Amino acid sequence: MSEAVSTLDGWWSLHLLYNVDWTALRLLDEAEQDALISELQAFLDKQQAVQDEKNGSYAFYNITGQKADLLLWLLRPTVDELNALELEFNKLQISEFLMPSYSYVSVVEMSSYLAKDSDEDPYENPYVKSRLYPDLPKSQYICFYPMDKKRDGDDNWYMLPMEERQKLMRDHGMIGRSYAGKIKQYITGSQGLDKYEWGVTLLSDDMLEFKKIIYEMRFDETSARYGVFGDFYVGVHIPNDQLDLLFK
Ligand code: VOV
Repeated sequence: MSEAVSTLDGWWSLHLLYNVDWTALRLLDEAEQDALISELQAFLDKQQAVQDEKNGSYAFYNITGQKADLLLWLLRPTVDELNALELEFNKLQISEFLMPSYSYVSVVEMSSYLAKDSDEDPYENPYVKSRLYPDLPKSQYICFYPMDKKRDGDDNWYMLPMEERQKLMRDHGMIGRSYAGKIKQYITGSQGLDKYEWGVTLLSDDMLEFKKIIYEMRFDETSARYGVFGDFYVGVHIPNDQLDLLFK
């Protein structure tokens, strides 16, 4: 049996994607629309306050294309908190006008493929902490997609010896590092939690960088041979105080 890599696990993660029922929303009068938008803004402002206190993080994006209109990404220390937060969102007035299009449950994850031997508790390391409990920036663009590592005949990631996977992850990391300063990547693990094995969420101020990195990685063995991908969702940031522009 190949050896499983150990992981460091951080905040729980929930990606919620919705389509908006624009026709029904338009039938509300101005005051009703304002009330609904104010309530949503208060909810998002509360998420910002939690993020400022470093007890979680969030992101809110307008998805481009018809697969969804909104992506709300929530991070919390426990799955119970995340679950309660989803219920709270479902009880907002805006939810009456939202049709779920996709959701993804996972945990922020760092694998130990490239970890150096050390006696230090990794959970106390400032760099590791910043990765596991991220303070999500308000980047202009998001790219989110779920993925698997292939288990198909000879192309079976899970049957590769540890040393081989380490080498492949090192090559993967080298490509990733060449996008430092352009893209922030967040890997969330979802084995046993959702259909795919990982969620990949990328943030950038240049949407084209998503295409560049994903294309470049396609030629790297980790993705070329072993990557299996779900749908890609890309979108534009919505500041909390600009919800009017979106909904009215
Ligand atoms: C800025 C881009 C960037 C950078 C720097 C980066 C680096 C790294 C490192 C160093 C490591 C290993 C240690 C860890 O932290 O886990 C990883 C891990 C991982 N990655 Fe990555 N990745 C990036 C970007 C990046 C992208 C664009 C993708 C999607 C692949 C593609 O073809 O679309 C991806 C996938 C993953 C996955 C699924 C894992 C977990 C695999 C596992 O088997 O455990 N990743 N990644």
